[in-house]
Amino acid sequence: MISVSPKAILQSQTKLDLNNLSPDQVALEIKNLDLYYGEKQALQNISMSIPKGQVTAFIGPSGCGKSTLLRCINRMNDLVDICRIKGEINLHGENIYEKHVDVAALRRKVGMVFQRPNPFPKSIYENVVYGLRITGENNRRVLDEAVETSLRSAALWNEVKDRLHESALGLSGGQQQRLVIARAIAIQPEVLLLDEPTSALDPISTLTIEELINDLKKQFTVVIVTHNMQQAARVSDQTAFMYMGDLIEYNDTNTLFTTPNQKKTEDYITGRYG
Ligand SMILES: Nc1ncnc2c1ncn2[C@@H]1O[C@H](COP(=O)(O)OP(=O)(O)OP(=O)(O)O)[C@@H](O)[C@H]1O
Repeated sequence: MISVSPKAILQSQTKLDLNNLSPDQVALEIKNLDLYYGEKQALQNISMSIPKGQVTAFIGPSGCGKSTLLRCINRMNDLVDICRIKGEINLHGENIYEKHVDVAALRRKVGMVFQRPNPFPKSIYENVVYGLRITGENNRRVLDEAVETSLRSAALWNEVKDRLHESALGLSGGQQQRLVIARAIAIQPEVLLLDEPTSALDPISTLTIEELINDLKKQFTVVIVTHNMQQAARVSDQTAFMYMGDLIEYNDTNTLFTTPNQKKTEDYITGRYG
């Protein structure tokens, strides 16, 4: 099994019966989801419930479909012409793939942070309020408050409070990634999607972001794709192991890493492939 000491598994991890969540415990319900890029099927019949206010990790070898599945949750795959999707993803019981759904509104509810920090070439302040300004908010007091609250939630306030009007591009990579998280949470999404958020960062910045993820779940439902199994074990409450477009096993993180049900999961977490 993966060598993660129980101490490394954060105290706040909770164990839910993922097959029997009550409706008010569910943030997202993925049902029989198939995805094709042209002729190639990249996701096969994925069904899973993602609990509210928890961290759910997607792991698996390169090309297994983790990022594809993550991108389905805020319809980022709509931007890929050859992509076709069947099945449902329900957010509060409403299928986000229904024709009438306003995708811009969906993306305000389901924010996303990518692998490489991508602050805009603007001040720290303007980066944080970007989404609010788009929705027409220009009241200085509201914006100031959002900047402070979001930067505090992203564990960046103390480092930048004296230089809010300086360029975001002057921040370190780890600070930029926390700024991007602050920008994503300033518009108060319900779900935060993190696509390998630490893969471009040094170990100290990685640790800071991992601690931050543990705090963020007090306010948001977090779904994270990571290549790093130790990271999944440290930050997530439940983990989904994917292999070649299939969801092989989905369980509370501790169980998945210590007593997996499936041989493929065991082979992966013991480093036999991937
Ligand atoms: N835009 C695209 N067009 C065509 N095929 C794609 C596209 N994006 C992903 N794929 C294919 O879909 C499959 C799943 O890719 P995806 O990026 O979701 O995997 P992943 O598990 O996130 O991989 P990695 O860990 O390497 O990022 C792969 O075979 C990939 O080549």
